[in-house]
Amino acid sequence: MTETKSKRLLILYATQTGNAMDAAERIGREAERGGCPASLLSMDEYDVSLLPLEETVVFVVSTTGQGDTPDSMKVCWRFLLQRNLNRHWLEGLHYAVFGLGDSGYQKYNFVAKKLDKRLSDLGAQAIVERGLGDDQHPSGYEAALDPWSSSLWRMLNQMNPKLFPDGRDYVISDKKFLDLPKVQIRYHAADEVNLQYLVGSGLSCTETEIEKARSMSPGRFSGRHTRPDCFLKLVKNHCLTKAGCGKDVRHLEFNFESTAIEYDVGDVLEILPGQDPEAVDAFLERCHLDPESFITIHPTKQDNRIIANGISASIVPIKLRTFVELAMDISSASPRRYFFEVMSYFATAEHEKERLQYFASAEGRDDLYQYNQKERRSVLEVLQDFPSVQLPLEWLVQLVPPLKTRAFSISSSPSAHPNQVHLTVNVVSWMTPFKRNRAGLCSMWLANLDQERFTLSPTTIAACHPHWTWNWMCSISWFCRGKSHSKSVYMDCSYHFLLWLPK
Ligand SMILES: Cc1cc2nc3c(=O)[nH]c(=O)nc-3n(C[C@H](O)[C@H](O)[C@H](O)COP(=O)(O)O)c2cc1C
Repeated sequence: MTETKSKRLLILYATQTGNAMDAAERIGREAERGGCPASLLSMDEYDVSLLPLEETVVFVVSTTGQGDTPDSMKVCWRFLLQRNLNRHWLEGLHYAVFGLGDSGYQKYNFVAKKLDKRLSDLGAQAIVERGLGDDQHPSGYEAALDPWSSSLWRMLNQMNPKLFPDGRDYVISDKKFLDLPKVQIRYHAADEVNLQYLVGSGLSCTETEIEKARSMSPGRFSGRHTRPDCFLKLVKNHCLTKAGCGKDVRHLEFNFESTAIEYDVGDVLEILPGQDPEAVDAFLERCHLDPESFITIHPTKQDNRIIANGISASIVPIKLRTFVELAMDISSASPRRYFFEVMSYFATAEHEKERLQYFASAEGRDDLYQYNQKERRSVLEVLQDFPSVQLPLEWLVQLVPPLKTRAFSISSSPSAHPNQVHLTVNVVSWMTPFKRNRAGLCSMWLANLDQERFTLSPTTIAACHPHWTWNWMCSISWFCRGKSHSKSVYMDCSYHFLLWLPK
């Protein structure tokens, strides 16, 4: 078996909200910068029965629920737990595990711990002691990732100096080189774009736009289901709390706008929030992007060692503004550390470059965490703080966090309210350490929806089609058939999308 082993570094990650993917990508970049052949895959993209053929595997896994594996790890984990795998099955495999968790939870980093143990029980040999990232640390999981990744590279280099780079810190700012972006953008002339697309209307067109934007995005979307199945319209938005009580809880009722879907008690509704059109305009202006241009997004062919995750081969152009609205979270999520690293390369003002390089360095990590994550600074705010930086669209598409859906428990019964679904939503708002008011993107957006304006019948919607644009706020959502397995909710693939049309 040894002679057929793969001479590469395989990096497998399992994430629920994106952190583990970010950490895994960092290890992938470090490999790439050091000239080490590496493959980066989500666990559900890898056939785990092939593990004995690998020589070196790094696992980056988070813990979710109450000590549960992320959805993308479930199949792989079930396989690894099989009784017929004996303690020699992974002999010859070198592995390392980095876990992401939160020590505020009882089952702290449970998944990384049990994976580490199981791999060792199956005969694999640990390269370094497992690393455990903790959300409770003042600078988040990166505090543990920095030293862990240095010792990983040191040990790998000792094992095989020809294959693995040494433990140097491969940061762009030190190296004066920039990685190649994982995606390339093609611009399309309006007359090249299908006429049907330009005059398309109604829900099916909306559906197509959502699917296009979300399948073209390099960011991972939950379950990788991108096409909505069903649409809904808000009919009631009622505040359940007294003014001035310090809480804002809403009762929201939606009608099914297209095919009604079935749901059960325990199901959740996932909603894709609309973004503030003014923020979208500000972002497009700040980045000097033409909102009316048509684009397609493609993986770069530079190198297939590090795979551009999740990008579909879609070749149907999409309006740039639509893509930003539906796939790029510019106004709520904080950018990752790598965003600052890449920005430092493009900064033309010396003081901005210095500050960005500091943020991207190991010494600046804690300050970056305070400035960025703790303050929940959005991409737009960060870009506004560094006006000399002009990031090319390729980098923006790759680095701006994807616009994610938010899950809400359904508070209605389908037998009492056929054709409807209700939510009870706590509107999230808080003050940052620097006394900036922040609000949850989706709950605030839902709270601000006004049912008085939503009286369109489907025919009026159809009649609107020449003016159909993403000025209509929209939400896509789907139900995950929630099956209670002990304390966790297992989500299977029966998704139903819904759209709300405000005017
Ligand atoms: C709903 C939820 C449940 C979580 N449960 C646990 C847990 O049981 N144990 C733990 O150590 N961390 C837990 N965490 C913390 C996450 O593991 C941590 O935020 C991690 O960085 C997420 O990584 P990911 O984005 O790759 O999923 C939980 C986080 C959330 C949002």
